[in-house]
Amino acid sequence: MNILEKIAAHKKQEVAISKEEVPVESLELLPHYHRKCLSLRENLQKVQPGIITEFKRRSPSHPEINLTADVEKITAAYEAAGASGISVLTDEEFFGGSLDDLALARETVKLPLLRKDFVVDEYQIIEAKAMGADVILLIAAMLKPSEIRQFSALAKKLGLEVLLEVHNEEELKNNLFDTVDLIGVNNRNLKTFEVDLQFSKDLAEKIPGEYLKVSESGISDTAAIRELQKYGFQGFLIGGNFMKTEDPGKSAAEFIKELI
Ligand SMILES: O=P(O)(O)OC[C@@H](O)[C@@H](O)c1c[nH]c2ccccc12
Repeated sequence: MNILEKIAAHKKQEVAISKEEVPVESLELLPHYHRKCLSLRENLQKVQPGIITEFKRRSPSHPEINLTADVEKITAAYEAAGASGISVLTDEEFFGGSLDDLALARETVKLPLLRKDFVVDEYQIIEAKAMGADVILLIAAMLKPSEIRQFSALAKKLGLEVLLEVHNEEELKNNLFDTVDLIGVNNRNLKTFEVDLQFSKDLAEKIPGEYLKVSESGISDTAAIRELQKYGFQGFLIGGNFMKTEDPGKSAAEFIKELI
């Protein structure tokens, strides 16, 4: 089993337990479930380049990024730094995140929030809305096109935006549904952890113009952004480069100041 298969198997077990503990009917009673979502897409179009800062404590490839990071402090600083949106890891087992982190981020900032997790079931999309997210991630490497179609349609129905994550041309071509808003090219191969910005450059011209292009992972300097902008990327998802420093908010502020 590769890491993605391991994560998917674990996620299915987790979701089965969550459904028992907090049924959909209970999620639908939570106040955020009825809130109007913010648009990450619009925010990324307003400020160029648009930076999506990520709150991430650890990952399978980097087990100790920032284990004691405080979500309120860092998301508040990300907002002040001029981020266009914030990605919050909610996977506990492999990334050390939680839904509580997402809920706390929601109480702290007014920016669009991406629930960063591994969606394998419609339940998680309803949960994302109920916990205050504005955007969900769908990872083409772990879902069938029929699932991407179904999950993205549900997200739209709930008013959420959909960021489709692809890593190669086949994943892209099979999933160009009109219920997808943003397409993210992950520069990290989630099966091997290899990172190369060339993945973004190679796929850029194959992404139809109606989708906002996001480049994800492995971005560590502003020169990379300048380069990727030439290929039409408008959004840049950056986690480790900020989170690994002592003051992620300050690092993000300096980075964004250099760009705008
Ligand atoms: O920390 P980085 O290299 O800047 O990467 C951020 C983000 O792109 C990465 O965390 C990510 C991209 N796609 C994912 C899917 C699941 C979990 C995490 C991710």
